[in-house]
Amino acid sequence: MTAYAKGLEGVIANESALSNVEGKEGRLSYLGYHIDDLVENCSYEEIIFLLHTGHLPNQTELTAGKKRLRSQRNLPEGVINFLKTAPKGANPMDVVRTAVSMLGLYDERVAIGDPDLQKDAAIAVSIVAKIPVIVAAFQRFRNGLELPPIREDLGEAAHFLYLINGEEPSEQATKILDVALTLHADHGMNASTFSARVTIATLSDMYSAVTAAIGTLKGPLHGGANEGVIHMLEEIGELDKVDDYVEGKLSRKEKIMGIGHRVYKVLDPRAPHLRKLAIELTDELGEPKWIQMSERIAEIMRERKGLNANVDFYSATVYYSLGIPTDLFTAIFAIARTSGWTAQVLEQLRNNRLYRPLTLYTGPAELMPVPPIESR
Ligand SMILES: CC(=O)SCCNC(=O)CCNC(=O)[C@H](O)C(C)(C)COP(=O)(O)OP(=O)(O)OC[C@H]1O[C@@H](n2cnc3c(N)ncnc32)[C@H](O)[C@@H]1OP(=O)(O)O
Ligand SMILES: O=C([O-])CC(=O)C(=O)O
Repeated sequence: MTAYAKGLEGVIANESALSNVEGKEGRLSYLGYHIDDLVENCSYEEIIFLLHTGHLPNQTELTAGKKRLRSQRNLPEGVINFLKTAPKGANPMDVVRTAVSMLGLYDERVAIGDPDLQKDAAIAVSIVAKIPVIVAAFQRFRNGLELPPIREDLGEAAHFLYLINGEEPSEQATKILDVALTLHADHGMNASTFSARVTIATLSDMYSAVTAAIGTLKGPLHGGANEGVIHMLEEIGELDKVDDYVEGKLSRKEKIMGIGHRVYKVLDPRAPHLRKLAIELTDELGEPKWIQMSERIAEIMRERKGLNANVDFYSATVYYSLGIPTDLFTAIFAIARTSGWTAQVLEQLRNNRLYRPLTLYTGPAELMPVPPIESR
């Protein structure tokens, strides 16, 4: 049998200058800047600018970039109506996927065919600005609440927390969410980004590409794992039950959520940032149980399988400690990754070629005559 790369493992599918995922070293950088340095010195709004334009903004550019972004937060009436009438029990990722797709219906700039990079860059900013509002609006409406008035004086993290809670967040909560958004912004040819690039490479449109990416991120082997982590911790319940739980999962060959990575063979470089925040927050809340259970799970998985925590492992406890409902975790991942998806779509359009790999055919070797229906 011809060899092939199952799951495209190790296959280089395209070129990108946006993020560098160094699996052996456990290092991640955006446009040549180490994420540790970016987390220390930049806001998420600077990261959006960096990904969309290729350089870090100076003060004038940042002011203009923020203004552009914040002026795009209002949703079309049709999308608001959808969010008000969507089933209250719907998965927020399904709601966000549908709402982003709907945004395309209300944007007259969308045209399939030759790319217009200036137009697509403007659409990219618009989707990045609107997606947090979509998530927050659904959260408010499903709880029978109004969406607070959209504001332009708050940054991305603060504005999202203000919308879901109906009051301005603390500086600490804002900073923590800002760091989380920065860490999730882009990550090489991960599955959802690949979906976005495959979609735009047919010269479809930005909304279709982001819609495809959201559907891909939703799965528990990708962004959906952050919600799976909390469900797992709740199911385990107590620190002294961790060992039996993990051993049981391993013996049944089931996956532990938030552990393992296709590219990182050492610790995911985003995990230590989120781990530190999770420790601080759970300490403050007087609920160290969550992080203690997580630490023990990570230890067992390192020892038993040589596998490490990924970005979803500790982000779950961070969001949980911020009081964010568990079923919004993956949607928050989508909010952050939209900056990366849209930047990757623009990059794909600048040097486009259709993705069209081959399949290893495993059906009948010989052609067969089609039998009449009564003898099948
Ligand atoms: C933002 C992100 O997308 S980060 C990833 C989020 N996803 C998760 O946390 C879900 C749990 N993790 C996983 O399912 C995997 O580690 C993935 C999907 C992330 C990477 O998968 P792949 O590179 O395809 O590895 P694959 O699933 O083939 O696993 C290889 C081996 O490691 C084991 N393994 C990998 N991850 C785990 C895990 N989390 N728990 C238990 N075993 C695991 C597999 O069972 C397999 O073992 P075997 O060789 O004995 O059969
Ligand atoms: O790169 C991947 O395969 C998954 C991941 O960590 C991400 O998308 O952030």
